[in-house]
Amino acid sequence: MGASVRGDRGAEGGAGPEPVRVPGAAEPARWPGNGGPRAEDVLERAFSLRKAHSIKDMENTLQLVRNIIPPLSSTKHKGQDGRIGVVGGCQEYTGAPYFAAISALKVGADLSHVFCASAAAPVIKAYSPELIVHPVLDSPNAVHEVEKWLPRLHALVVGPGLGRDDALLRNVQGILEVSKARDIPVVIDADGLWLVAQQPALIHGYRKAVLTPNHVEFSRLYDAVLRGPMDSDDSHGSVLRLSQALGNVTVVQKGERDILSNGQQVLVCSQEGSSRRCGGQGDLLSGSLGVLVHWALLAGPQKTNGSSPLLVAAFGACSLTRQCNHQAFQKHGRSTTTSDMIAEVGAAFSKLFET
Ligand SMILES: NC(=O)C1=CN([C@@H]2O[C@H](COP(=O)(O)OP(=O)(O)OC[C@H]3O[C@@H](n4cnc5c(N)ncnc54)[C@H](O)[C@@H]3O)[C@@H](O)[C@H]2O)[C@@H](O)CC1
Ligand SMILES: Nc1ncnc2c1ncn2[C@@H]1O[C@H](COP(=O)(O)OP(=O)(O)OP(=O)(O)O)[C@@H](O)[C@H]1O
Ligand SMILES: [Mg+2]
Repeated sequence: MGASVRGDRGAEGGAGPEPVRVPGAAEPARWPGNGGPRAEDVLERAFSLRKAHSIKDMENTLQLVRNIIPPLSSTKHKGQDGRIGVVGGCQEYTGAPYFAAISALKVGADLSHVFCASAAAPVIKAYSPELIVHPVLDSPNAVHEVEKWLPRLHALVVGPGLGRDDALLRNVQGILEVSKARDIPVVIDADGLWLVAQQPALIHGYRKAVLTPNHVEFSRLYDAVLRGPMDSDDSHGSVLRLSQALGNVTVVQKGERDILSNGQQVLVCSQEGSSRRCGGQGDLLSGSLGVLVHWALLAGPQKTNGSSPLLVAAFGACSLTRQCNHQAFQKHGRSTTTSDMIAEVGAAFSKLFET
């Protein structure tokens, strides 16, 4: 396996990994003009202190993920280990919200809701009796219909299969606003990222947001927020800068290696996957992350050894998705689909986190 943390003491060890940090900063790094350290300085220090990838780095980070996983216990009631909402699903796309919502359940959430357009609801319900499906997203009362569930939800995953219909996107904008007002953690993926690229202010500075762009979504966001093309030779710097420019929201750039940053730390996940790139793998990642974000925030930074709980959660979701891909590919080769990966969630989770 090849997951790694870029850091200054990771190879020597210690209780946990040493992710890249702003020197001496208690406050998050700020972008030039805000009076904080310059991104270039953060990067320079990060790279000058960088050690070779090591198995110990990977192990240390996976251990932090293990620390946030709530124990199974006969004294708990239904709902305690996570009630997750997925906002997405329209006439064209019904698979994506299904993949995200079922992945949340398979990772260990107790209840998984989908808030989708009315045309998508019967289809998603027919895929699975385990999901609670609300056909509300194209209703004139969509924001209210979702808001009334928010007190019962621990996290939202916004965007899988949402599409780009203006009326739906306006409703999702309202849903994001009320979710922020209630301090609900949000994972934003797929067409949710399209919306954020149009209106970065929607999530700017919201510390409970995690964005999970693929290559194209990342470039679009970077262009929109930093008003210029990213430097494709400096992916670490690009992810760090985008996070900082968005007010330190956590950004996960998916790809051959996943690069994660909250504007202060940069983590790299290169857990072995496979070369099979069927659609829907990102939905598995965002749904899993919904649960892990909830667990990580509940556990708090003492369980993550001072590292950002959201970064640890994101590292967990990336590792898990890639491990599912690896295991499914071993069995199915080129015919591997995301459903085959979802069937591996339990075994992959045990292998990575319950050793
Ligand atoms: N079964 C389903 O219902 C699925 C629906 N999906 C939904 O489809 C909608 C559009 O998502 P897209 O991801 O296609 O986004 P975009 O519509 O922004 O398209 C991105 C395009 O870039 C290409 N691309 C992806 N990674 C690339 C890379 N590394 N280098 C170069 N090109 C790359 C893709 O093939 C795609 O055509 C979203 O709502 C998404 O959730 C996807 O999640 C896949 C599964
Ligand atoms: N070249 C690659 N090699 C290995 N793993 C990859 C590669 N590209 C992406 N992945 C992994 O696949 C998963 C999904 O990433 P991807 O870029 O396909 O997302 P996506 O385009 O949003 O997917 P979706 O089809 O669900 O929308 C992530 O876990 C990522 O680490
Ligand atoms: Mg996607």
